[in-house]
Amino acid sequence: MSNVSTSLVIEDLLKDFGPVPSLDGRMMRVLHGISLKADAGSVTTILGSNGAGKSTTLACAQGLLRPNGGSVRLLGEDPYGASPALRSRVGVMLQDGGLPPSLRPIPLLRHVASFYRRPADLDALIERLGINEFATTSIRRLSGGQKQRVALASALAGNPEVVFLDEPSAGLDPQSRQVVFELIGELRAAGMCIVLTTHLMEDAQKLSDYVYIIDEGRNVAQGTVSELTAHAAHETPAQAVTFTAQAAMMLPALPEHLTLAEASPGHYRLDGVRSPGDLAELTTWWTREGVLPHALTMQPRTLEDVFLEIADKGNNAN
Ligand SMILES: Nc1ncnc2c1ncn2[C@@H]1O[C@H](COP(=O)(O)OP(=O)(O)OP(=O)(O)O)[C@@H](O)[C@H]1O
Repeated sequence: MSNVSTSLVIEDLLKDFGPVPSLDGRMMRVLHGISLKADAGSVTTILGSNGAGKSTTLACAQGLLRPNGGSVRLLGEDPYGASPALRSRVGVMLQDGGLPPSLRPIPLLRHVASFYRRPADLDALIERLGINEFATTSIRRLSGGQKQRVALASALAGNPEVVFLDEPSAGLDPQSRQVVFELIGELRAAGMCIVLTTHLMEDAQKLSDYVYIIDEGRNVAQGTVSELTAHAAHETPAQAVTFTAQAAMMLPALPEHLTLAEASPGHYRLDGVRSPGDLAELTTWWTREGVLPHALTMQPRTLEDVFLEIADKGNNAN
């Protein structure tokens, strides 16, 4: 028996909305064949620009929307119109929270937990996410970050096997973000299947076991973070070099594929470095100007670089 079980399988998902008046009353296709998988004990992240189709994909995966084509299997079942038994194994954190505004957080969480057969240790979750600090405030009056924490606790209250998190770290202060990261790490280690979307590339890079990048309702890249950052361009990946030196130096003319800028006084960044010759362009300039940098770092490609390259290609193709 395999040790890894696949909790979610989406194949060739199609979704239309409409009828749309600007399309003469025709339907608008927003998902054009999305496919993805998510395993137990792992974090699977869906990245994409605004309107790429992330939330629609999640809504189909959760059974909230009926696909127009393709298939979704969540814990082995079609989630659309699924049994309460399936729903009790799945947790959902929506982008806008979807929480009842007049309730206070703790009664709400107790109510949510009461629907589940094996709820999470709610007191521990409340403590962990610092919800006691604002326990007497109604949801309506909570700050954005506080609402996020309640929404996350609500998604986890039923101790689900699969949890969908739509932008879980959006609006969180650095301390709460750290707590959420640690919690996600523990849930993954405990075998939960975590499917998330985020616009924060640094978070995606830290959290994800596997990443799907989608654009205009289509899969455009997928892999582990290291696979994506190493191979996305199918060529020697460009790197950046950062260095500190005296501020406000006159920048040299460089070959077109290199971009040099002073990001903040005395902190410079050269993008597009692909060969030792590119570094020589820099050192030639330093030699000419008599500059010896104080510090120099080669920056490996990040998920953000990959994402921006893909978005750029998409824009150029349009
Ligand atoms: N109920 C709906 N009716 C009509 N169009 C919709 C509906 N829901 C979403 N769309 C459209 O479908 C496309 C995909 O939207 P979706 O919310 O899935 O994108 P997203 O990747 O989650 O975006 P964001 O990052 O902005 O949250 C968008 O063009 C959006 O306008």
